[in-house]
Amino acid sequence: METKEKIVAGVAEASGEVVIKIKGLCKSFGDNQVLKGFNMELRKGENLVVMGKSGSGKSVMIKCLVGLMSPDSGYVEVLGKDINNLDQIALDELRSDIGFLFQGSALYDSMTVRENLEFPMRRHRKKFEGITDTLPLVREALENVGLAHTMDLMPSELSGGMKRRVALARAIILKPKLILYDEPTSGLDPITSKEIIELMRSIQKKYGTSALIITHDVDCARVISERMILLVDGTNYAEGTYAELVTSQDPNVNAFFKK
Ligand SMILES: Nc1ncnc2c1ncn2[C@@H]1O[C@H](COP(=O)(O)OP(=O)(O)OP(=O)(O)O)[C@@H](O)[C@H]1O
Repeated sequence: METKEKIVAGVAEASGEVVIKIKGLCKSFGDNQVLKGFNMELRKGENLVVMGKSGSGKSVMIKCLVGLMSPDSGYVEVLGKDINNLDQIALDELRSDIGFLFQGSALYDSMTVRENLEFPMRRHRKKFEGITDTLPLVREALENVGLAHTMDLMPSELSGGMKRRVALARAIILKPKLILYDEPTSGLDPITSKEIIELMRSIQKKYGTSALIITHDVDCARVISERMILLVDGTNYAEGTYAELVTSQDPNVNAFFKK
């Protein structure tokens, strides 16, 4: 018997342009049905947090979102484009409007901070056509995260928190319309996590970017999210604001908020 409670508790109808639309997303690996009809909508300027326990399919969902994995069925639209009907060139162009912040920062160890930031600019040359001097853009991105003085340092000379900030600067150098954050605070101490969350907020304010944030960090979700989706058993188990979900009587929802 279906016992799951769907909570779509009084979420204020977000208005404006839809930046991500996922409908009925299904993905299996052999007998392992990971996503079983997942739905999601992210609106312009919104911060949406998706929480799900380890192995629940968050990374699979992100991979389907950026065309790194094909769904078995379902519709995925990003910035108005149907992902499953794009050729490689169109997909690359779309990705130039998306910033990524991966778990663990993922900086290139053999490159300086500046070279790390220039890397996505080289990859998406078309977006930067006519720009011969990359320095002002690198400086601006680093200033946004308070690290302009680290431009010529190597990643090994940075602390974990600094690396995460540089990774954030690299995510915003493309002036993306959308940022995908995968566990942005993982492995950081509480104070550094707070700094990263504050930077995420200030970037959203400054550039009006929309953000999809995958996190286990309840404090991060509380501070950053306008809306949350709890992914359980391959589908949207619960959806609402932090305040709505944290006071839910559903034990499966409560489990997410226990520290
Ligand atoms: N390429 C693949 N081939 C086979 N199985 C896969 C593949 N990618 C993911 N899976 C399976 O899909 C399930 C969901 O994995 P996924 O990485 O999306 O979880 P997650 O929610 O991101 O977990 P975590 O929070 O630990 O990062 C897991 O059971 C995983 O083994």
